[in-house]
Amino acid sequence: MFPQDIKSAKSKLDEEYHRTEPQQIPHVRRKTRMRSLALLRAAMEEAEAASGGASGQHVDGDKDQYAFVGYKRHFSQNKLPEFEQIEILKMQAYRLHTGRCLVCRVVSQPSRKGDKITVGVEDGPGSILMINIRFPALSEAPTMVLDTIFPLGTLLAIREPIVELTGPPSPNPFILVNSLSDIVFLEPTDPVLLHTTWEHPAPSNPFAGQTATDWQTRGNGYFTDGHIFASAVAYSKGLECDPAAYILRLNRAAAYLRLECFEAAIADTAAVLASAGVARNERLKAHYRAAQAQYRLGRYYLALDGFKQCISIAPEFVGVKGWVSRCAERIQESMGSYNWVRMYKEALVPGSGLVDAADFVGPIKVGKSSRGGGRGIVAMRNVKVGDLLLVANPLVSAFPPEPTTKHELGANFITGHVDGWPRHALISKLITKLAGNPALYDTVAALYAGPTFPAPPPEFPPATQPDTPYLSNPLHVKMDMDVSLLEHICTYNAFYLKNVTRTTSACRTISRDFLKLPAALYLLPSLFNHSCVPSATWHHFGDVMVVRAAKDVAAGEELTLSYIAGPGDTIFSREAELKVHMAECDCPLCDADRGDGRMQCSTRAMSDLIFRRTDYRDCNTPEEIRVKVEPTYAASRGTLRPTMLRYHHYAAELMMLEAGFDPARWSAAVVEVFKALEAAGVVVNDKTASFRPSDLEGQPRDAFIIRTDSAPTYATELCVKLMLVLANVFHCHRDRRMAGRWMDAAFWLEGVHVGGGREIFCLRYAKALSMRPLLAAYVRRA
Ligand SMILES: C[S@@+](CC[C@H](N)C(=O)[O-])C[C@H]1O[C@@H](n2cnc3c(N)ncnc32)[C@H](O)[C@@H]1O
Repeated sequence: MFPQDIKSAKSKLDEEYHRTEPQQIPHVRRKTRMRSLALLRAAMEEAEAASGGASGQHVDGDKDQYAFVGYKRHFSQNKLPEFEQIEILKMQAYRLHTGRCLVCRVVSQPSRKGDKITVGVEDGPGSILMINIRFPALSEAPTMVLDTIFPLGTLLAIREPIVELTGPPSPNPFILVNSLSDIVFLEPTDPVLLHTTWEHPAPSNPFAGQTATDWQTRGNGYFTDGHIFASAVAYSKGLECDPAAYILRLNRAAAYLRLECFEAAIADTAAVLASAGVARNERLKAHYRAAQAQYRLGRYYLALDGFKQCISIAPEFVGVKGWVSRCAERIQESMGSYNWVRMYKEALVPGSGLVDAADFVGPIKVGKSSRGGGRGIVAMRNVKVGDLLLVANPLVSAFPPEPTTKHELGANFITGHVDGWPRHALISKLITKLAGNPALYDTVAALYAGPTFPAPPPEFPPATQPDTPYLSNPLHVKMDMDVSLLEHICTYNAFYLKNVTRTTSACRTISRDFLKLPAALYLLPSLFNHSCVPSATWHHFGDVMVVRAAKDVAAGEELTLSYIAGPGDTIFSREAELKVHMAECDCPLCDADRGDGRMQCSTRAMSDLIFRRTDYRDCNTPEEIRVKVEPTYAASRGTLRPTMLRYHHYAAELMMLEAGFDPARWSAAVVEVFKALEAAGVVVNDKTASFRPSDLEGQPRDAFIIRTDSAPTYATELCVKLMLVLANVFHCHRDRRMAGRWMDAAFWLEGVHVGGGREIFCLRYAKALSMRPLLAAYVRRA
């Protein structure tokens, strides 16, 4: 899908929603509607059978599937008893039925396409309509699960519905329920139903007459098969039959733990512990589940108490000991002391991406800013370059799926671009997370959502309500959920993940495949404003984000991060990525580029493109590139000249290839590397390029060879590797003093960005260091 396709899809939607004349919904016979609903169901059953399992995907041909992101849709904020009921035939297409609700019941077996569940419903007079419900928690649910959640006869109320029409030739009406809070699952005794009379007899509900024990068995089956949401629904239905059945509550706590509804899990375990006659084993399980939930909420002292309680009940329970030491580690971490090597190794586990680490907030706080949203992050005290500022677990994260699996992409109306699967998946994950953790909603809703939403409150996080709700039944969403707001929040705040276990260094290919980059949404990190030459820098261990200062910052000064995920060599590439955030970036780098002029920048961008697209040996000579690119930078601007970094790096590589045993040619190559480093923003204090055999042992430590009150933030991994190259070249010329100094510089720069000391350095640059085993000696010294 191209940007122009996204634009035209948006204008089509605008046209439909904003047409002024009322549009009658076409009348279709009950039988015909039932037939088309049955066909949808049959298609899903067929796909399920073809995939050989209960969890078969409902695949629609080979085309990529797109969902529209960022179209402002209504969500209801009024209370159900205040609504007037409306019948299907009295509704009009593309009209918001304010203050009305459709009371209906399910008359067809549900089907699913991605996360959209389709059910047929009838109203009192017997008219039938299709309802499409966006239900991310069921995005992989098989028919069996859908039948449990939407059995025939399920009573529903749709708050303030809008009827849409499918495309020609035969436009069929349907209601799209975008926000889960717009659909209310009704009990037969609900007062809303008092005035509803049904023209047709109720379809027979396959679960009528089920007991709490039946639901427990069903729930356990779903749990074992990995249908955790359905198991929580089954346990809840069992509890409706017998509210005193505490085993159901205990099992539901296990399901809530897996669904990451931690407050709900704690509430269920508390209710179990308050019940009479709970056996020892069940009490143990309740404490264990509650402690795990507290742990996942980052309340490590409470978790520790809970695990100790487990030990006092059952000293023989060995599994719990590991949790006690994990709590102790997390408590240590929440004071800023981390075992980075452990985290690095956990991040290496293929496919998991999960790293266990506590959150840590260093010397930073939310302050006022003139940027969009009005807030930013400021230093609370003087901060030194490399200081640890923040470690944050995500609210939600998404890693690229297996290449063979097909997934929905997002046609994003806000950016005008396609969101890759991980970025798009964040929205669904966020909806599910908030439905399960209603107390989080107001905090997330206080993130910046772009200029079309009201400005967020100045304080973050906002003060919590004294009676913050928690989930009791997974089908009863506790707050009015503005899905459009959440889509905007994800678009404006999600980060691409910078995986610490990978380094990017080739000067010709510092680029990334945006569609496949993993993504995550965080709370406090979302408050950082952008600069292309930021004062803070970040990395990810799995999805745990670690932010460090990239320069010395005075108390009260704003700290910024760079939002750029790509190389961002010229104002053009940066503008393309930043367009959604700001009309014009006012950082010194963009100012300098603007000062040079658009023509000069486009010459740079073109040379860069040709350089990166051409095969190494056929490439223009370094001299040709230099002649074109160098004059595009005004002599008066600073040394940071990203495109020149590529040129000097390329030139240095060629010179080294041809240097042979000639020290003069090696010296010339070293000068070229210095220039590359300077072009990346490194200030080199000592540009000695000649070689003097020297020893490291017994030498006093030299002054730092680069400036260390501020670290470059452009192509830093390449800079570290260039410093390693210098160390290697000096080492090979037996100038161990200079080799050691460049090794120190590489180690310092890496420490500023990633931290973690010598071990992480050796792990990240293992390949570069293994080719130069002697250099390991310098690392040890550092
Ligand atoms: C992730 S939010 C940053 C926090 C935000 N200022 C707040 O109050 O929540 C990103 C938004 O901040 C604003 N912003 C960040 N950096 C900016 C900059 N350098 N120039 C202009 N606006 C900026 C833009 O509106 C952007 O979409």
